[in-house]
Amino acid sequence: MTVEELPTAAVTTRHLSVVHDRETVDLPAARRAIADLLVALGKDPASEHLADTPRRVANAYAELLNPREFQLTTFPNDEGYDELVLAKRIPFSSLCEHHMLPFHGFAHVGYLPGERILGLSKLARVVELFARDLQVQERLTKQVADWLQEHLAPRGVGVVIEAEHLCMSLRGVQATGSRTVTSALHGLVREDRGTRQEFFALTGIQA
Ligand SMILES: Nc1nc2c(ncn2[C@@H]2O[C@H](COP(=O)(O)OP(=O)(O)OP(=O)(O)O)[C@@H](O)[C@H]2O)c(=O)[nH]1
Ligand SMILES: [Zn+2]
Repeated sequence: MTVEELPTAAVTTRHLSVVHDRETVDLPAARRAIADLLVALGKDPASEHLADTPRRVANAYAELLNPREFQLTTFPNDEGYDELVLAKRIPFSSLCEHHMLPFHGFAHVGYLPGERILGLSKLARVVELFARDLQVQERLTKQVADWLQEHLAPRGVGVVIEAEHLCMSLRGVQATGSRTVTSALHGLVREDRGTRQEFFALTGIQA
């Protein structure tokens, strides 16, 4: 029997294309705006050091605001695995939408499988999908949890994000070292007391 003749039931992966409809960055307009900003800040955009800065900054923002697309690869949960799966300390960085300064830290993303399990790297890719945007931490946390609930239909989802906001540490209140912790839970991770406690225990967060 050739590969082509295999019954389709033997194909155990499912690929869903994750298409992102975010608007693309207008690079020439961004370059002009950065040059104007430099002038407004009293800097000389014609100086040798700053001459190429508008291009670099525009490219940097375009990169920071454009997540990579990926395939959501899931597999059948043939063994009936029914305990939590948790990807801990996924590093991420995002831009706070109030100051356009970075906030960065770690995401802990877990789920309680239903009929399908997810390729592990996809838990980190989902974080990146929503982190590469102008964000607030609460929305980022909820978007990751909602997305997994919608696309994977697990029995539960838990997302915890711990982050340092540079707008809070470098400037303003200058609360250096402070971390903001947010969480979003669905299904049994939210409703079942034992599962919820186990999830937070696995993340290392006291709840
Ligand atoms: N809820 C939430 N607030 C955020 C986030 N990132 C930044 N902020 C806050 O957004 C708020 C904006 O408040 P404003 O008073 O308009 O800005 P500001 O004058 O620069 O405030 P200070 O930072 O207190 O100097 C600040 O309190 C920031 O700490 C986030 O992810 N979530
Ligand atoms: Zn901010």
